[in-house]
Amino acid sequence: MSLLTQSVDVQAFASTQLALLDAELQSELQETSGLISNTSPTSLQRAGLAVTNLVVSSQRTGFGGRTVIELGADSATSGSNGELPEHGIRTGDIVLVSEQPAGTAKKREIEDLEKKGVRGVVTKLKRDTIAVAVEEEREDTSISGRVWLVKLADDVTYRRMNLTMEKIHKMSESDYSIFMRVLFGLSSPSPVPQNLAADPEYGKIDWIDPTLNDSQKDAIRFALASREVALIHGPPGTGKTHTLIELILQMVKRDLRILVCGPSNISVDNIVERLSPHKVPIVRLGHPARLLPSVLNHSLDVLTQTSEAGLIVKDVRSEMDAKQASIKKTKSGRERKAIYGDLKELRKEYRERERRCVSTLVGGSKVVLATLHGAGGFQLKNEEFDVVVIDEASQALEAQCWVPLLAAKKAVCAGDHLQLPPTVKSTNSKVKPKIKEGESIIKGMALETTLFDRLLSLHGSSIKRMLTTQYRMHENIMRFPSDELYESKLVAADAVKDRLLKDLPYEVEDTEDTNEPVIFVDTQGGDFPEKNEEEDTGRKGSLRSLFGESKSNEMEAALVRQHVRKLVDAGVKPADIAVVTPYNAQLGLLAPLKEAFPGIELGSVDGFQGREKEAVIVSLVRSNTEGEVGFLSEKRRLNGMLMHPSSPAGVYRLHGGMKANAHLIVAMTRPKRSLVVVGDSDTVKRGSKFLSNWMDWLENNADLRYVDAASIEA
Ligand SMILES: Nc1ncnc2c1ncn2[C@@H]1O[C@H](COP(=O)(O)OP(=O)(O)OP(=O)(O)O)[C@@H](O)[C@H]1O
Repeated sequence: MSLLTQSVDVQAFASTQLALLDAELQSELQETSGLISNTSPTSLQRAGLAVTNLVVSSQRTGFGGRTVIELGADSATSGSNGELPEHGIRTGDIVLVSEQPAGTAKKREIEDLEKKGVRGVVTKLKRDTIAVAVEEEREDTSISGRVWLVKLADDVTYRRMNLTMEKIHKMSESDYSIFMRVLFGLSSPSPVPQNLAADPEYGKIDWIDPTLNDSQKDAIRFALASREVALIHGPPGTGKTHTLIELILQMVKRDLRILVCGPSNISVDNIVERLSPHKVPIVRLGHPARLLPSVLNHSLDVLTQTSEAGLIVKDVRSEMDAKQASIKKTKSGRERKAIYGDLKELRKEYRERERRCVSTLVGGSKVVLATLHGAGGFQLKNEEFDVVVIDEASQALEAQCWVPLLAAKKAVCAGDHLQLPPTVKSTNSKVKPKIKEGESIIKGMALETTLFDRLLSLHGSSIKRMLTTQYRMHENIMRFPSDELYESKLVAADAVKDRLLKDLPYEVEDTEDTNEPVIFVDTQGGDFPEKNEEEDTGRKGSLRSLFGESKSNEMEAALVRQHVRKLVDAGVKPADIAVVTPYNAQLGLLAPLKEAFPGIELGSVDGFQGREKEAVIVSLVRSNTEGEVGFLSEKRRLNGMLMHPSSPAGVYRLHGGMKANAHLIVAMTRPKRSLVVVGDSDTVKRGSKFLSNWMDWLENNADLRYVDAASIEA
C-alpha cells in the first residue's frame, strides 16, 4: 500500500479521489450488469442475487411517504405453503423489481429491465413476502403479472462521496479550516500537554465508568485534549467501542455537540444501543429498514411520526394511503392521471411538514448518529458539530470519511489499521481511472488507503493512543498476534487470560480438547492433499465468474468435523463454535456441519470481523508438494472470494482489495477460549514470513497433534 507521508496538494487529492471513485463505481456497475445480463434468472436466484416468480400482493405508503410494494410467491409456481424460496436478499438492499424474463432467456440489458420495472430499497423480509420501498421518480409505474427482483449496485454512496470530493476540489486555500490543513499536512496538529494524567484540566475526570483501564482513560484524555485530530487504535477485544461511549458522554458533559459515524449501519447501531441507557438526547439518521429493531425508537424517521410535530405529518400520510388505494379501483386513464397529480401535491406537503419536524428533532439532539454517507443527507445540511467521531475508521474509504468531516472542526477516529481494509473492486478490474485534462494527480494514491493509515504516516504516532488491555482472548491465543503485530503491547485482562472451554458457565467436560487454548493439528506429510474446486465441479460458462476458482481439502474437512463432534460431545454448545476457512470450496465441504450441529457458525474469514466466539477452528486447506500457498500468502492486493452468508448452495461474490494476512489475523483473534488450527505446516510456512512465523510459533507453543490419515473417517 502506498501511503502519503508528506503534505498533500488538496486539489490534486480531490481530483485523484474522483478518478479512483469513478473507476470503482464503473467496476461495480460492470460486475452487476455483467451478471444480470449473462446469467439466467434461476442461476442468479441460486447465487443469492435475485428472487424469481413473484407477484405484487399489496401496495401502500410507507416511511417518508414512499410507496411500498409487497411481493409474494406466485401461487402458480410456489408450493402450498406460499413461502418464498431461500434467497440472499437482505433489508436495505437496492433492488430492481421487473417483469420476469423467460426462464431460459439469458441475454438482457439492465437498462431494458429498468424501463419495465422499478428500483427501490428492501424494507421488510418475511418468510412469504418481501417489501420494497419504491424510489420516488418511478412510483407511478404500475407493475403487474409475474415479476422478479434483482439486487443492484448501490450507487448512493458514490454520489455522496463524489459530491464531497467535488466540493473540496472547488475550495481555494483560503477556504481551508485549520482542521483541514492539519488533515492534509499543511499545518501540524496543536501540541497536547505531555502528561495528561497530571494535567489540571484532564487529570481529574469524573469517569462515568470508573472501571475503565489506564490505556482507555489515557486515550479519552488524549481525545479530549487534542484540538484537531486524535486516533484511537483498538486491537481486537480492547474495548474500542466501550472507550468511545465514555468519550462521547464526557464530551456531552462538556457541552459539545457530536456527530458519530461509522462505515456500516451495524457499526452505528452498536453505538446507539450502548449510548441509549445513558439518557442523552440522541437521534439516529438512516432508512429504518436498515436499522436494528432495538434502535428504532431513536430513529429520526420513527420520531418524525411519533413526536407531536409528527402527528400532523401522519394525517397527510393517511390521505395519501386513501389515494393509493383508489388507484386500483380506477379504470380510466384520465382519472388515474388526476390521482397521481393529487398524490404528487400531497407528497410535497408531506415532505415540507416532515422537513420542519426533522430540523426540530435534529437541532435538539446533542448526539447525532449516522453512517458516513448518511451524514451527507439533507437532514444535516446546516447543522454544526464540535466533534465528528468515526468508529471503525480503518474500514472506511477516506472519501467516505470526508462526507461528515468537511464541516468538522475536530475528528476522533477509532480503528485498527492491522485488520481488514475497506473492500475495493477496481484494483484488479480492467477499469482504469480516467484523469481529466489539466488535472494534477497524486501518483501512488490508492482508494483503499484509509484516512487512518494516511494520518498515521503523515503525523506519526503522536496523534494516536493505543488500547492495550484485551478482554477477549486467553493469554496464549493473544500471544502470537500481539508479538507479531502489536509490538507485544497487548495484555490479557485477568478475567479472560486463563479461561478455557472447560470453564464455560455451563457444564463442559474436562478433556484434552477443552483444556487447551491453542491446538495445532498439523497435517504435514502429504497425506491430505488439496483439490482444485473448479476442475472437480466442472462449472461452466458465466457461472464461473460467480463461483470462481477455489481450493478444498477433504481430509482437513474430516478433521474439522471430528473436532467439532468431540467438542459437542464434551458439552460445548454448537452456537459457541465457529469454523472458518479462506476457501469457499472448503466451506462447501463443511456445509453439512450446519445440519448436524444447528447453531454452529460457518464462514469465510472475512465475513465475521470483530465477532467473537468461544471456540474457533481454522482450516487452512493448502497442502501440496510445490509449496504453493497462493491466496493465503498474497501480499499484493487480490480478488478474494466472499461466500454469500445466506446462500444454501454456497455462493460466491467477488470481493477485492484484501490483504490475506489481514484475513488470518481476523480469524486468529476471534476466539475467546479455544483456537484450533488445522493445516499443513510444510506447505503453509513457505507462503510468507508472516505464515512461517505463525507456523513456527504454533509448533513451539500450541498443543501439537499429528494425524494418521488412516484413522480419519472421510
Ligand atoms: N475497562 C473494562 N473493564 C472490563 N471489561 C471491559 C472494559 N473495556 C471493555 N471491556 C469489555 O471488553 C469487551 C470488548 O469491548 P468492545 O465491544 O467495546 O470492544 P471493541 O474493541 O470495540 O471490540 P472489537 O474488537 O470487536 O472491535 C466487551 O465485553 C466489554 O464489556
